[in-house]
Amino acid sequence: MRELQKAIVEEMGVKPEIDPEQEVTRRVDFLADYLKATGAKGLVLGISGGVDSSLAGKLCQLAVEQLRAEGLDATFHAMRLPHGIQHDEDDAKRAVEFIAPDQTHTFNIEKAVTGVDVAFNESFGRNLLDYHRGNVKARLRMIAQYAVAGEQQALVVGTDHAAESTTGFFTKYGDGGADVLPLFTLNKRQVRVLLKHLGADERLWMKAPTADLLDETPGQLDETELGITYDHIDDYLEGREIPEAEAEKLEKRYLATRHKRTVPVSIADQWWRS
Ligand SMILES: Nc1ncnc2c1ncn2[C@@H]1O[C@H](COP(=O)(O)OP(=O)(O)OC[C@H]2O[C@@H]([n+]3cccc(C(=O)O)c3)[C@H](O)[C@@H]2O)[C@@H](O)[C@H]1O
Ligand SMILES: Nc1ncnc2c1ncn2[C@@H]1O[C@H](COP(=O)(O)OP(=O)(O)OP(=O)(O)O)[C@@H](O)[C@H]1O
Ligand SMILES: [Mg+2]
Repeated sequence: MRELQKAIVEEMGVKPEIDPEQEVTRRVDFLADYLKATGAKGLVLGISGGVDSSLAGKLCQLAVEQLRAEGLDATFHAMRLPHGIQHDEDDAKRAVEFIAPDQTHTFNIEKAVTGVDVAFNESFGRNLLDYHRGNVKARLRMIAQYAVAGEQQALVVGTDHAAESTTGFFTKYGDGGADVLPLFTLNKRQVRVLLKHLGADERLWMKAPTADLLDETPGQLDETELGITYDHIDDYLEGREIPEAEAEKLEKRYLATRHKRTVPVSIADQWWRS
């Protein structure tokens, strides 16, 4: 293994082989135990119709059901957070049907995104670039989830996993802003394996990942923007050899996004100097 690869695999905690049942159990137990320890009354998560939130949502629902079976008060709040009309609306509905959450709330973030864009225009005399408006969408989804979590005394669940974390492929304080991360240590193919294991429709566990943040290119595939395939990222995280050029691209992204995987840099920190 490459020297940096060893350090990344260790930091991300990815196992080259997993037992799906065991992985589901320990993640559901983690959510349930954490809820018990904090005294929070439930979990909140945006359901997009993508692979990650379909799995995380199911784990949330199983965790609150487990707590209720013990006589505790716990509710899962699934949130549909479309920007206008979601082009893959069918998949979002399919995911909600699969998860069967206690409650589903729909918040359309379009007006809030437009509000930010209007204020930006008043200040800068032009609209936000599509790419930056995309990050505003991700951050407004975070705000919507925290608004509900505050009202319901619940915690916000994030879907960050090893493949996204390594590449920094998330919006800082957007989808990266959450209280608990039940998918951490899984790579992308392992997320799919767990989702399939839990009985999701093939359309959900096979779905091609998209951040879907751009108005100009709706449904743009993550792999198009990343310039690296998830298969290569997953192989790398399982300790396998991947083509040199791909490993270099991945490591460059890992190093450039270090600031996203930590609390804000303070005057006492030194890690950023290396
Ligand atoms: N060295 C440094 N130390 C401390 N802070 C630093 C920094 N460099 C930038 N920053 C800060 O970070 C900001 C840039 O980070 P950020 O705002 O996240 O922006 P950025 O990384 O440019 O964009 C987010 C990326 O994640 C992708 N994404 C987002 C959301 C969901 C998904 C998905 O897979 O579904 C993917 C999205 O497509 C895009 O490629 C800068 O504006 C600056 O404020
Ligand atoms: N349209 C949406 N509705 C509700 N939540 C969303 C939406 N888009 C993004 N999110 C939230 O942001 C998270 C990050 O998006 P991301 O695309 O990484 O995950 P995903 O859509 O669940 O899976 P995939 O990566 O396979 O597309 C989602 O898991 C979800 O919680
Ligand atoms: Mg997605």
